[in-house]
Amino acid sequence: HEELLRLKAAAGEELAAISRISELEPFRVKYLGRKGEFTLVMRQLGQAPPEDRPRLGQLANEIKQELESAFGEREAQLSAVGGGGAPATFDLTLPGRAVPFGKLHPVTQVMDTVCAIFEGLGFAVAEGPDVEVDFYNFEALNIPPHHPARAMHDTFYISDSLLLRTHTSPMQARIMEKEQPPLRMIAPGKVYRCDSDITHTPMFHQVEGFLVDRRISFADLKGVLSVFISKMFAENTPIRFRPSFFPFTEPSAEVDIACVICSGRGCRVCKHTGWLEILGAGMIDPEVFKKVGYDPEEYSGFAFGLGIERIAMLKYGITDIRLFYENDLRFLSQF
Ligand SMILES: CNC(=O)COc1cccc(Nc2cc(Cl)ccn2)c1
Repeated sequence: HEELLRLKAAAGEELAAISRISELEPFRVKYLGRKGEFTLVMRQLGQAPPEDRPRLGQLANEIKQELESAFGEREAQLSAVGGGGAPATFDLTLPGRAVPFGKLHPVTQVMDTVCAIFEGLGFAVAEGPDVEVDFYNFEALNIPPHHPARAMHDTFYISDSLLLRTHTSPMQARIMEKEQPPLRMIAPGKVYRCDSDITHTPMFHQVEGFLVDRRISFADLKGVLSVFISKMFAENTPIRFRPSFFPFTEPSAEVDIACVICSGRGCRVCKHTGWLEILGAGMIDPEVFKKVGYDPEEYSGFAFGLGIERIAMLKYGITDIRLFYENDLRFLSQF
């Protein structure tokens, strides 16, 4: 008698726990099938005392019929809601689960912003090959043959004369070779250096620009770059032009902005100088003009270059450049 009641309870519990159509059949086989639990119990009835057999047999049949009808109900319920296993009380009015939108990579967002600002100032965008010949990457930019920048510790060489470009300037030399001034161009793109640490990755992004016309002066350089900075960072961010050197510009300058974190008071990010270097620029060296066939007496111009990851790191307070390239959605989904 106890055996039958235990079987009824166990079967009842298991049936109630069934939530998918696929679980019905195994249950039926286990309890109601030819070799099921009920069949086993019915066989054992033969060992019960004869006077008990009719009562026990009747009880067993009652329980089996109850279970079969409960099983039939469950089957009807599950197939009614498409067998997806959702409970009969499935609530169709619940809102759906929003599929998150994809986002542009933070580097792409900053690159697009920088390009949009210069396009707004009349600059055209020129794209060029990542694999360059050393002439355009170095000679055309007045970088002499034994200049340290050419060394293997900085440059990825593919062959003696083929390399991965270390800046996007080659594109600008290619443009000047083909076109006549006036020119206002920016060259965005990937650049490559043999560097790898918390602030350097072997591949990173730069935007370089140049403006060539008659009677261009350092004042034009300062005017265009200060407008860029006021649009890229806060409107009235303090800016300063510091004397510097590049082989392809004379005079050269590095442009700093007051630290975006401490507004110039001095902190870890700006190494307690209060200033952050944003870009480098200068008046295009006459030697560069000569190599592209421009007359330095007739034309003058300025050029500049900036690192996209560097600007993104300053803008968003990112301390490790490698975060941009680990594809961790916990990082990328914040932009
Ligand atoms: C991340 N880049 C920096 O800090 C500095 O980049 C600079 C600075 C000054 C000029 C240029 N580009 C340039 C291009 C031509 Cl075709 C001629 C002359 N100059 C890039």
